[in-house]
Amino acid sequence: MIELRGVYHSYDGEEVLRDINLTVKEGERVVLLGINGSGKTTLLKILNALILPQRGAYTYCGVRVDKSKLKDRDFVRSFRKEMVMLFQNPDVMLFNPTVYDELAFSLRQLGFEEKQVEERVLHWADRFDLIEHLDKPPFKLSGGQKQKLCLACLLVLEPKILLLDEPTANLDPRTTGWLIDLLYDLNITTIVSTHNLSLVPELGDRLVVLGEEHSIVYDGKIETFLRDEEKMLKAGLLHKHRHKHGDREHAHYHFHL
Ligand SMILES: Nc1ncnc2c1ncn2[C@@H]1O[C@H](COP(=O)(O)OP(=O)(O)OP(=O)(O)O)[C@@H](O)[C@H]1O
Repeated sequence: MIELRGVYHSYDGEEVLRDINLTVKEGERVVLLGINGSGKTTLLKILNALILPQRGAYTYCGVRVDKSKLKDRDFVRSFRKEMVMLFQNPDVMLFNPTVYDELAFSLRQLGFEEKQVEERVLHWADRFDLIEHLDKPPFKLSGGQKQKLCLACLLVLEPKILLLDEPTANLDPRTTGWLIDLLYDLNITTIVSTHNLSLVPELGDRLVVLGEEHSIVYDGKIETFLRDEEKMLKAGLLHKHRHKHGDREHAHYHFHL
């Protein structure tokens, strides 16, 4: 479904992705883990064709995604419907006068009939506890409600692939639990980025780790990685700290949330 081969990307001459090789099959639930600045968002943006890799190839369902393909209106239309991305900051995604219009926006853009728009909007608003907020302007929602609204705006399209960039960053523990359950119940391919090690086992089945050198340092089973201190250290996800217990000092590894 998704294939990256030898992908590199840099900003202002500074490499943020190096030799990325990644294949994702339909139905997989991938967690993308890496410390701040390791390149997770950039990788998701490449997958969502918001930026093109400077070197290497991106293939989606057998089609090479490049500059000329992104000028093909039919391809772009179906690609944007099939693959959607939830950004880290919900405010960049919300611009309509009401929550209802926000949910309806992309369906209207894609030419759905108003009756079908209403059906889908009400279905997802109900599933996301947004019914009572439908007439409000989105900026009046709380951070967590905005995040829910952004996600609902994507799911109204009934996409095949959902990319989520640090989706739990603004959520309290209860809403985080709600999101984990939702992702589990959704029967679609998901790629979720996080730097939160403790949430990794909840967010997917396969782990891809971007290391400090901006390349993939691990791709495989989640439990195997979480038992491998050396690999976690190499990815910058573990730190050694000294502690005092009375007069005695000792050191052990920690990970940070
Ligand atoms: N538009 C941009 N212009 C210049 N530099 C950028 C741009 N976007 C990201 N960067 C830089 O690229 C590097 C990787 O950023 P990216 O956002 O992909 O990492 P990340 O792993 O998602 O980080 P975080 O966990 O902090 O969100 C960082 O050093 C960042 O400052």
